[in-house]
Amino acid sequence: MTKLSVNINKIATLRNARGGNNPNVVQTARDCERFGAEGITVHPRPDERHIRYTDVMDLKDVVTTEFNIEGYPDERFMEIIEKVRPAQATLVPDGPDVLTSCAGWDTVTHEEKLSEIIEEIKNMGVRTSVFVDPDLKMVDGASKIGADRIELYTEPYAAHFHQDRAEAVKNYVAAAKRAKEIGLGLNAGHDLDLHNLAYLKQQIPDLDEVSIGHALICDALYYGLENTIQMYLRQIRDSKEG
Ligand SMILES: CC(=O)[C@@H](O)[C@H](O)COP(=O)(O)O
Ligand SMILES: NCC(=O)COP(=O)(O)O
Repeated sequence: MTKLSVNINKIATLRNARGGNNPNVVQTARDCERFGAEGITVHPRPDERHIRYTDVMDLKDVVTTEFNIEGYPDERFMEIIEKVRPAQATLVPDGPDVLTSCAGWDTVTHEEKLSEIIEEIKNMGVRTSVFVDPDLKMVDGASKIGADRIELYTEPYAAHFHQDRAEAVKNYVAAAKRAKEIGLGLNAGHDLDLHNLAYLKQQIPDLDEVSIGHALICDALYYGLENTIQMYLRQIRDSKEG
């Protein structure tokens, strides 16, 4: 079954705009779960422009589904993983000044560093996932460094979906097939939305998790959060070949 993990970064963006506590990030996480989310994702960034490290601590005992913490594995990230012990830590190669995640790891070049980090996180009893482009070498590299899962970086898929969806998904299907062959779990995320999600799921039925934030929170402005989460769940539950 593919789980829907709702990324609540954008709730924190809105809260931070006024400096108070509206909307309340912790309450939103609770509500997302009540509305059907099977996981909560956050991506604290060094400048804390949306999720703050204190939010991550506050969410520790609140999230009852799968808590997924994403980020670049610097000292602060490793400390928060150790304190919170989420279900999953997703390693993302973002520099501190990127607007949003824009590439997967080079798991070959960074083999040694990533192997050490992954071992450390696994010793905390936390599942590890590595954000990668749909490139067979990077998938093989993720297995070699001991990751439990990969998360396929889906921005290029989303960007090309409306031009030629079969072409846009081709490398993802190949990467997913390789991941499953070599025993890696399979996540996907970035710019997934109500247009492109069902097709991705049809082409890659073995997805373990999709994490979705930006589009889902935007859709919630129009459809409401409960209804929107149900709409996304239908995309991954009811998708048929088409
Ligand atoms: C790893 C990934 O694709 C998402 O976490 C994305 O980076 C969201 O981060 P922002 O909300 O900061 O854009
Ligand atoms: N891992 C991807 C994620 O959490 C959400 O990305 P996006 O939907 O905000 O682009």
